[in-house]
Amino acid sequence: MTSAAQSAERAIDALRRGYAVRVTDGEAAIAVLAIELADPESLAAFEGGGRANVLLTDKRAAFLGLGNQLAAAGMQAVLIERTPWLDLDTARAVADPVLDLATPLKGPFRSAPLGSAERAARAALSLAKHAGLLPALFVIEGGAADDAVSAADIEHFAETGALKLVSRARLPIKVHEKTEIAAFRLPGGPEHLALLIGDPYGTTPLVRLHSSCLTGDLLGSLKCDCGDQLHAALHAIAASGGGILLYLQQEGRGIGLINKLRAYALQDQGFDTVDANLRLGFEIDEREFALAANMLKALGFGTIRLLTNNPAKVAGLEAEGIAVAERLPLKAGEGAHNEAYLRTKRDRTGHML
Ligand SMILES: Nc1nc2c(ncn2[C@@H]2O[C@H](COP(=O)(O)OP(=O)(O)OP(=O)(O)O)[C@@H](O)[C@H]2O)c(=O)[nH]1
Ligand SMILES: [Zn+2]
Repeated sequence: MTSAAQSAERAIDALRRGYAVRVTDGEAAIAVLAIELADPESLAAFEGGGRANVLLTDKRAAFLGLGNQLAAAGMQAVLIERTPWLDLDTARAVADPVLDLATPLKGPFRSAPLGSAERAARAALSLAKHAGLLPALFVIEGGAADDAVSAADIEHFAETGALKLVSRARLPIKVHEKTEIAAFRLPGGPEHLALLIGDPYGTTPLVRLHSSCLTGDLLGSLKCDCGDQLHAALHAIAASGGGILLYLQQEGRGIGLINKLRAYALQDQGFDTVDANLRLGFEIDEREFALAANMLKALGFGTIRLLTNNPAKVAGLEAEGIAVAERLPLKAGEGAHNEAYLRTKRDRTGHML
């Protein structure tokens, strides 16, 4: 593991434990503390008698009435000036939209320029996302913390070039006894898997990129189509003679399990899957398909046939040098509970359903 990956990993771990982290970019530096984990003691220690501001993504800030200011500046990281009424409870409500109905947000909120700390701020928000936390931080410009990491190390952490195939073994499965499983590791990241079913090297292989969905894959959730798509894909690949299923640890379109469950709580309040992600401060889809492309290349595949309804997967693979000779639709598991979810995919994220 490189030292860059190590320092990013330590910073992710510190943030997830509720400790402050210093993010540097040349001369610029900020100290940050995850709002959702802060308590009165840790915030007081962090502030040291001063007053920390609040750092949010542009997506979350747009819900605080800062849309116009943001659009003008084209910023991805937004600094909100703390005023005396913006106490810890209010900051938590600013961070967590699930509390929006219980704690109607006051305002007006005022954003302040980040200046030379803009890149460090963007990197800090990405650190929170890697930690599976809400991208909402207390921030002190120029502040100190025990753990420090550079913005560049955080940016490199997300790159998938360092992907390594670490293990490959026979794994007979129900749809095809001749199946192999391969495991990949990224420094500090989760393990990603590939199932090589039948004879994938014989023809242009049929491929499925499956993003993990604990609720759908394992628990039989009816809110989405993931579990049924997973099994339909395995059957289709086996029936085709040979192909690959990539099982990508990208829970919740890359926002992580807890944040996906927060998105579900927002969906219970009436927001659709797209608005729920945005209200939480995330992009509509946080996944990185370069990861899948690198896994396919490591296994020796350059041209594939892809099972998907999602044009972004085709574009994402092709941008990384994998030729998609054919796209085949994958419909499975439509029902009363996921009707609105599938309609949203068709109407708002361009799915060909
Ligand atoms: N954030 C969020 N993630 C969800 C929701 N429902 C399902 N997911 C996640 O969405 C991902 C499912 O993605 P895929 O099966 O690859 O589906 P897709 O991108 O729509 O594309 P195709 O199925 O290939 O057409 C999994 O990571 C699920 O955990 C939701 O409401 N919110
Ligand atoms: Zn699902």
